[in-house]
Amino acid sequence: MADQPCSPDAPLKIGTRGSPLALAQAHETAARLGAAFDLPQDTFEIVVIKTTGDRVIDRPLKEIGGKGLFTKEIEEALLAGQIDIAVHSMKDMPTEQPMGLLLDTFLPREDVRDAFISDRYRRLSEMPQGLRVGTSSLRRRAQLLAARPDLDVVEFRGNVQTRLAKLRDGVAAGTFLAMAGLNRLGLADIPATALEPEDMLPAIAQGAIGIERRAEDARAEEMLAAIHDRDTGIRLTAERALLAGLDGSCETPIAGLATLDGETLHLRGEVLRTDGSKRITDAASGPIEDAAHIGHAMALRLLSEAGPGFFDETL
Ligand SMILES: NCc1[nH]cc(CCC(=O)O)c1CC(=O)O
Repeated sequence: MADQPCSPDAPLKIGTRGSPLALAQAHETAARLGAAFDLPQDTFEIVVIKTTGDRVIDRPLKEIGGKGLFTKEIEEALLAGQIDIAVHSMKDMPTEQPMGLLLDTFLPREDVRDAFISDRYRRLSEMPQGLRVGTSSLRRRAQLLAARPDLDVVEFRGNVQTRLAKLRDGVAAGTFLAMAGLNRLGLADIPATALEPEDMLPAIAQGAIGIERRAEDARAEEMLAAIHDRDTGIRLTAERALLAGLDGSCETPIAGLATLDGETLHLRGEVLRTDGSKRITDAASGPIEDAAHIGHAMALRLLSEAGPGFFDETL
């Protein structure tokens, strides 16, 4: 029998990382697919895959380096047919996928904002000089130092739970997390203050879940089409074109956010030196059909304003 979207004979295998946030995202995907096709949840099997980024936890991310640190093993399992679809945080995804894989399904986007987390201070501006703030994100480090060069930024790796534990242990007085992760984990009760994009422009694709599939898998294509969110797709097209044009990886501080107003797309972008000593921003608008062009054109403007050497290590 040919593959059919609702075929009950084989469960749809959903590949994911094993962190609580990744599992929540995989379960959300299964729930949306189940609702769209009126299928019971045992139609879906969640398969946990350990990635290099999960395995190497004792070194800063930028040292391990390379794109796809959290995705390579998952994409290999997808290509090998060990899983049927893969659920990803789009923020962690390289702009290009391996031959044979498509990443073009997006769930409705969560809160895009970053949150400042601290037991003692509600706002960054309340923090006394010299205090320690933990983050493993080069973007957040650079943005924080641009606003507060007096603060001491320390490396802070691990999943959401690990980082909250480090805060309780006094390793730092504050940290940042994505609101999307907190919301998806149901952690609304932790001491978080959401930062507006004007104050901290989020990472490209922050808050968006993407689902990857094999290009020739008709069952996956038909199932995923039913849960795709068009607006999120348009916004990510612009943001990821900006990222691709900047040749961005986890090693460069880049921020970007697209919003839609009817058929018009607004895009903001920002690049920073890693020590926060320089920040270049840009904004553009245009029809949603031009999403990719708007992002790419912004990348070229930012690059030419930055000039050679802008991203060279300054720490
Ligand atoms: N780099 C890790 C990562 N990837 C996605 C999220 C949060 C959820 C999201 O932005 O979709 C996080 C953790 C964080 O930044 O707090």
